[in-house]
Amino acid sequence: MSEPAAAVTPMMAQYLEIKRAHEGALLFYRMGDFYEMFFDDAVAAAEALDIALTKRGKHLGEDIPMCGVPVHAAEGYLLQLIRKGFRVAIAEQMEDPAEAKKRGSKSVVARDVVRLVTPGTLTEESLLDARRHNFLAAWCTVRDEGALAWVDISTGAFSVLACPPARLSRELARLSPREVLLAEETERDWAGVVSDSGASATPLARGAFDSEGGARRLCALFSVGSLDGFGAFSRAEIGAMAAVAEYLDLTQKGRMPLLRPPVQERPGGAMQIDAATRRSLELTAAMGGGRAGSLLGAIDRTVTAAGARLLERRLSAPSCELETVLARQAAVTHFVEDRAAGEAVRDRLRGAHDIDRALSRLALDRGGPRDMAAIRNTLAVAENLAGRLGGDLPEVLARAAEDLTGHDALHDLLDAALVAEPPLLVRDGGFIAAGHDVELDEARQLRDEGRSVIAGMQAKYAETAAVPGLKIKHNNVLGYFIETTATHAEKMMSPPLSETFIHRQTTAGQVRFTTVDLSELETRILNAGGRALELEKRLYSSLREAIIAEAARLSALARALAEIDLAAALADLARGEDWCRPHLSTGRAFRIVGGRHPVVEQALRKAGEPFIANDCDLGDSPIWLLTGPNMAGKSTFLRQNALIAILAQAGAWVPAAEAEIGLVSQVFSRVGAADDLARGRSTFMVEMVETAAILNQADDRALVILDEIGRGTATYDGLSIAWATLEHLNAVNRCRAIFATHYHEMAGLADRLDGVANATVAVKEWEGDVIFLHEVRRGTADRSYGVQVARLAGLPASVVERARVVLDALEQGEREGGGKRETLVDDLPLFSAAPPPQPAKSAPPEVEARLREVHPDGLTPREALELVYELEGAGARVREDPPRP
Ligand SMILES: Nc1ncnc2c1ncn2[C@@H]1O[C@H](COP(=O)(O)OP(=O)(O)OP(=O)(O)O)[C@@H](O)[C@H]1O
Repeated sequence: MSEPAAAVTPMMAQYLEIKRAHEGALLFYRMGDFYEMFFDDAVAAAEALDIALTKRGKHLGEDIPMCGVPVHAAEGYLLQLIRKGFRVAIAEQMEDPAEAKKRGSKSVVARDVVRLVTPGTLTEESLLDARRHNFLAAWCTVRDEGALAWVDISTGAFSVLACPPARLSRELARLSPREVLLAEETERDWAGVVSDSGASATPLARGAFDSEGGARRLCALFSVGSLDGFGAFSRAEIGAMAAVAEYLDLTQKGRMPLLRPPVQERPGGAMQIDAATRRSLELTAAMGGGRAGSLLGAIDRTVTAAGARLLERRLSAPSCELETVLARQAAVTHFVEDRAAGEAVRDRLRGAHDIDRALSRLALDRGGPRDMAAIRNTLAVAENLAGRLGGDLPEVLARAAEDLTGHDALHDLLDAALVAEPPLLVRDGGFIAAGHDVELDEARQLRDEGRSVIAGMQAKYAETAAVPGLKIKHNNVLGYFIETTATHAEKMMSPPLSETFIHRQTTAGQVRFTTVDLSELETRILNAGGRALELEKRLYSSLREAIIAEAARLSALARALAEIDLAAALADLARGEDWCRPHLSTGRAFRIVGGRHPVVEQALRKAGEPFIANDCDLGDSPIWLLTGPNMAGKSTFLRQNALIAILAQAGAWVPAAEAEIGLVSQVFSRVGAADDLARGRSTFMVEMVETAAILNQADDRALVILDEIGRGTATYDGLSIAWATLEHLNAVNRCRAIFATHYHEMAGLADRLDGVANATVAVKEWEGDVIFLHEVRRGTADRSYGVQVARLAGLPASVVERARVVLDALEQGEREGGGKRETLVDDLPLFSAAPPPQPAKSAPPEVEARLREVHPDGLTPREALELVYELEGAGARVREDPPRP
């Protein structure tokens, strides 16, 4: 018989109430050692996690779907769910089930959501990528003004930037946040931009973005009377920061992470690089996704996670401020010149931990003894490092060195308090070192000595009872007990022994007893163990407080370590890869001697092949028009010059023999495009949208690289677009640019336009084959060698042969058809040429004979039609059975 439809158990009622308050999230409902999910949550989670879906009871007459994950393995499941775009509310038991029982047998254990886990608010080591930031951002608009605030709660870094709406997508591409908060009413306007950046969009009530209430909330958060000390913020900036604070409060359920005071980024302080350019240059992620194969992957030699995150930040946002870049460069140069110092520093840094993240976990009370040990060990590393860093240091390193020292008190405290390798969790105990706390030592002694006291007691009782085989044992049901074989039962249970030994249990072959002394000792042992753990927890809390009190200085220390690591890592790279220190200026120079592409060079090295270094000088002619055969290395050359500019302004040395670069404000790269089918754009459309962005935005400090603009459409259209684009770059944008094309006809532009020079990638022809020299020279290419490349690619020999014949004919046609370069737009090779010669064909002999007999003037229309049919029939017979050549 099924339950009445209206029966809702008290537990289900509680579940449904909690669930109602957290609609958008999966609810992990704690039941003993499991987090259970019910109803639709269970169905979704079972599918996402590939775990069994079961049933538990009925609700409104229907089975309740259920699935669960064990608490001890919950982190792994959480990670999978977050990666798949879920948000998870964690409801814990807020009291001991025994407490609930006291209220009556039907009462339900109190439960509440203690945390909302979302992509942007992760802190657990296992849920985060150590070498990447995990940003939560908020986008706020007030009339036409916009602002973006972002925080990494795993490190506490908090920033804000005034950002016109048109720049939002570029900034999101730079930061690649995991989650972006949007005001509910404007969500529809921005959700597309947010999801394009790969982040998930989270709507928040408009009130969360309110600047007045927000300012108050932020003042309270940072314990200041006014935000002026952090900067002069616009309403949009305050709104964005306030939304971040509100959301943290909401998801962390009032437990605020340690946020550093907000840093206001200056618009224009960083090189602007849009999403398409980042993708095409593979700055921090390769085309296929992932770090491997990207510039970041190829140059990251940092030895700490924080150093790696700093490198990613610098590469994502190279500076446009000469002073800043030069200061960072000087730090790298210091270690290039003093190799021993660089190596010593790197050696020491290998022992440092990720104290930013440890600190943040401790602040949220999600940390453990190991996080404390990480801080202790890192303080020791810092002290040691400071000793090695002495001497005359460039400014960036000198400032960092100052932050390394002065942590003696905290270090000594942690060093004395913690064992060398503490356990992960507080509840396991055993992390406070012996000798740190007298009370704890006593409790532990009692707990541990219990065992030897028991051994003494056993000997004493064996003697008293005259039973040599008497043992004191322990199990979970009886606790400590005395055991003899059943043969001694009678003696033990009769006076005088029965006055001391109290019978507890008889089993098949044994009898078990206790004594007053044994029970007392047991209580003391148990109490001592519990007390030791209690004392450890109390000591843990006070250590945690001591650490939090030092949070600001520890954050500064973490930043200093990352800065030193990055400088030493870039120096190691510069030396190891033979890079040079670029000369930077505020001018418009761009002179690279012997430039290389770091990623391609590494790949070729693995294959045992050399990379050919190439020069580029955009000084006199800011635009280079690069022609050259397929596969010659045009794209590589284009990209390498953009990468060199980015590396230089990130403060690094660069892969070249010499480099002189006037600061670049924006880098644009359009190299190859893919369909964007999701948004209904064809390859050509994507290419044109990206080209439009460049032509509309590039200023005279921009560096633009364009590869084969216009190839996605008919030749005339493509050439015309490429032509007009180049003219626009030269006349209107007036930027520095390298423009690669297969339209050799465009080479004539260099003669007509000031500021445009021709360059080509050289090849050698040898016995009909093409040999790639990968050398960029001034001048133009005469042909594309596409057919030769096609042969190398393995096109069937017959196709290659045929293509060669067609090409010869086309080229001959072009030569005969005029060959005047000036009129090239009217005279393109593919279409002005004569059609490819067909093998001479004559009509079949029967047809010819029949035609000779015909007198056209004497035919009636009907006869003429019949003749056409007749001739057609003869032709068809011949086509079906062609004569052999
Ligand atoms: N400077 C170089 N030294 C050595 N090898 C190089 C160099 N530049 C490119 N290569 C090699 O040539 C290959 C093709 O380079 P790239 O893709 O840059 O050619 P491309 O001219 O742009 O070709 P396409 O016009 O077909 O797109 C690279 O994968 C690399 O292996």
